[in-house]
Amino acid sequence: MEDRQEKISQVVVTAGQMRDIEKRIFAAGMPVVALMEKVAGLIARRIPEVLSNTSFLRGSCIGILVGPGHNGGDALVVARELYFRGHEIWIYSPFSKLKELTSQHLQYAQSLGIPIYQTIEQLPNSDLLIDGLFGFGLERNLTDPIASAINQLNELSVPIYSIDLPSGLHTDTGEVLGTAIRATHTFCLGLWKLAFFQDQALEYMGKAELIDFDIPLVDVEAVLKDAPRIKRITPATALDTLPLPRPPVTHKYKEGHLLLICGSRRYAGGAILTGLGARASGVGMLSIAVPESLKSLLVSHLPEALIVGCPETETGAIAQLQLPENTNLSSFNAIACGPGLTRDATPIVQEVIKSERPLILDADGLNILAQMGAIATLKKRQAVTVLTPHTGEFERLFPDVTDAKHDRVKAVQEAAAQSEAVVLLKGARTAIANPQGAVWIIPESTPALARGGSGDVLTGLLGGLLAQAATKQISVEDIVATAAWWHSQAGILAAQERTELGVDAFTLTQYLMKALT
Ligand SMILES: NC(=O)C1=CN([C@@H]2O[C@H](COP(=O)(O)OP(=O)(O)OC[C@H]3O[C@@H](n4cnc5c(N)ncnc54)[C@H](O)[C@@H]3O)[C@@H](O)[C@H]2O)[C@@H](O)CC1
Ligand SMILES: Nc1ncnc2c1ncn2[C@@H]1O[C@H](COP(=O)(O)OP(=O)(O)O)[C@@H](O)[C@H]1O
Ligand SMILES: [K+]
Repeated sequence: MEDRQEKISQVVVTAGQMRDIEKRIFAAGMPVVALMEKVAGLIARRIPEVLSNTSFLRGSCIGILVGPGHNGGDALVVARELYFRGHEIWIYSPFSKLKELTSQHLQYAQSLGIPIYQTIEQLPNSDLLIDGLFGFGLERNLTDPIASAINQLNELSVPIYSIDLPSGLHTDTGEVLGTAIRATHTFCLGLWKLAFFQDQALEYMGKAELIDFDIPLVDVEAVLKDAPRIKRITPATALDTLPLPRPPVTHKYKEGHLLLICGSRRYAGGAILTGLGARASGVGMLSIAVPESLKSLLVSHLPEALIVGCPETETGAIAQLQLPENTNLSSFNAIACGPGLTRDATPIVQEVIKSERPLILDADGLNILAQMGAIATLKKRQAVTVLTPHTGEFERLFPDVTDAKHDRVKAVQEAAAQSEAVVLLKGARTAIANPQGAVWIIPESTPALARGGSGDVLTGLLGGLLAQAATKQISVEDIVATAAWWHSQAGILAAQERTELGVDAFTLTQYLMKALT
């Protein structure tokens, strides 16, 4: 049973897929009315539990917002249940035409004497609103009068709990279709929908939780079988991917050798942070190529690393990679290149792109790649490339793919397909795609990470894990997703202990280990 729950919690679906899954359940004989009763029953039982964390009193007044479809039907069943538990209830039902089941539930609520209002001006005060206006059936932009009603409801300082997703959001892109409910809490029904992981939707979601209503896994599998998977990373999947436990008999080169290429006179700190991120990965051997003038600084921060001082340009960038004797780029299990390089290190980036080793490009590595023409350049690579852009870098790299502000998941899928690289698009909800269209999503993080240097830590951590994955049977995509998950978890833990203001990039490196133990 736990296995089923874990599998369900990893699934992310589009509205179309959810509809197909429901269709199979109904076709198999589950009555629609019974499913609605079950789903709404679960929500009605969950509401008091969520409320018990607040100063909500029994008998308080709850307003129910009812739309024309089955989202409205769910809300009406919730209304009925809460009414019988002694809450004062009123219903806002502004649509004249309702789906049949929804209409029947409305009729019964009316027969119980629950007041029903058609216009926003009539609504009494309430302590809580339940939003059942639209679920995944919303297909067009909202217009007046419902759009302005939603705007007015958002202005009341009353908590709003949304059923399935905040009404007005596009289920797949998370776009606001005209306007949308700003929920304090959202009960996502059955399976996680894509909108929950699109940055633009987050401020509307509030706290999100999944209401599992026992969708059979076979129906999920049947619908998703040929589609590229969108996988939500859970602690179980991430921990399972880490190179733990180590084999008792091993040596440092079997545990991965990472080459970091980073830093310049101007950006020395980035090199240190990248090195500290790599240290936390547990990588067997760490070499760091920096401009000669940074060598002693790096040695003092990372005594265990082999610091390779390189000849530098007049501006203090690496001019030439000068690896130790008997060493070349093929000596490493992975290379991570970019933080703090400046654009003056262009020849270095050109050189590492030619190597046949797994390569991570970040920061200036990405800016230089963009100048070279990302897609054409990457197509020539033999080994795997991992790109770790934030939205700005992403737009420079891939000017012709879907706008990342419109649909981050689609954008990252297109970028990976066109460049044949694994692309990690950073943000509040980091998304990773491979060239085959599969996507990995990091479901939680913290805005505490929105600080200079946190990305450098990720590059080092990811580099160290990728070098280890290369020596073991761990897939590149899984290790990239695991690195991003770990980075977010460290941020979350640090923010819990130190507030969201307390997570500078150096502190973040100190929390990486703590996040696992
Ligand atoms: N059938 C069931 O028992 C179940 C119901 N669920 C609920 O059903 C929802 C999906 O139900 P529906 O497919 O009926 O869809 P919704 O209730 O999400 O809304 C669709 C209705 O809104 C109308 N509509 C769409 N865009 C509009 C716009 N811009 N302005 C005005 N009207 C618009 C449509 O014509 C349709 O009547 C889910 O989100 C969930 O809440 C499921 O999650 C669980 C099972
Ligand atoms: N609002 C946010 N919520 C969660 N994580 C965030 C947020 N903003 C940024 N991050 C994370 O912080 C890191 C910032 O990386 P980046 O933009 O490359 O910064 P830098 O180059 O300064 O190190 C990324 O891992 C990103 O996902
Ligand atoms: K809703």
